[in-house]
Amino acid sequence: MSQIERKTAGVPTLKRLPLYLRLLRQMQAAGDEYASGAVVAKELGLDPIVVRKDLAITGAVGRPRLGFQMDEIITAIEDFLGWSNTTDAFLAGIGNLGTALLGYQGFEQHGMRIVAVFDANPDLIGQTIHGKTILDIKKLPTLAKRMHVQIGIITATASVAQGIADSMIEGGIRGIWNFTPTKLSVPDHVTLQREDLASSLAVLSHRLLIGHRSIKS
Ligand SMILES: NC(=O)c1ccc[n+]([C@@H]2O[C@H](COP(=O)([O-])OP(=O)(O)OC[C@H]3O[C@@H](n4cnc5c(N)ncnc54)[C@H](O)[C@@H]3O)[C@@H](O)[C@H]2O)c1
Repeated sequence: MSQIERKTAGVPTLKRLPLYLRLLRQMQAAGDEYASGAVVAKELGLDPIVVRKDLAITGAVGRPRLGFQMDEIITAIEDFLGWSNTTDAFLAGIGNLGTALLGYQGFEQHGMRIVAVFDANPDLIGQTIHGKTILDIKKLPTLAKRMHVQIGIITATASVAQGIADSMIEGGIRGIWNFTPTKLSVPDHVTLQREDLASSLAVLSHRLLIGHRSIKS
């Protein structure tokens, strides 16, 4: 699908598409050549109408009675999400969380490769973690420009997050994945995604609480 034809999707759809992709890759590995929206919906416990609409937005066209040809639907989802071309990313702040993210092998499958890591701690700069030499954060803008990096991941101490975001933007980075609790301000052309495990935990805890109450009452 060309850039011009590409439709936009809502956040819930964008969050479901990776789930479909994971399932479809598993089905393909198990030897399935076709997949229908109904099967995907059943496997994931989702409404078939929702799944049909989500898959339609990728531009993939199913065949009557067979469903989607596996390669076609997988490629359509990857193209739609922009995962067919791996995007290079910089990571700033290589403490507990930064080290864990750097060690995660799965990002490349999802179209993102961490190509350099940065920190401000002189004891860390120059050390190697998961095969990457830790660079001085001061070098980030120049290197980002030189390497045309698009994504910046912030896993540093919360109080320095805005300064790091500013230097990423100075280096031409257009997408920031912010793991710190700091609310960042960025210009309109920069896309921000904030990640907060605490909010997911809040949903879980609240649901457990409601569950306990309804059992007791
Ligand atoms: N999103 C989530 O759910 C979630 C979960 C855990 C932690 N966090 C947040 O992630 C961040 C990191 O947490 P952590 O436990 O890894 O902390 P940490 O203290 O282990 O690591 C922070 C790292 O940032 C580095 N740093 C400090 N100033 C810097 C600068 N100017 N430039 C570059 N690096 C700098 C430190 O040297 C350190 O290596 C914190 O802001 C924390 O609140 C978020």
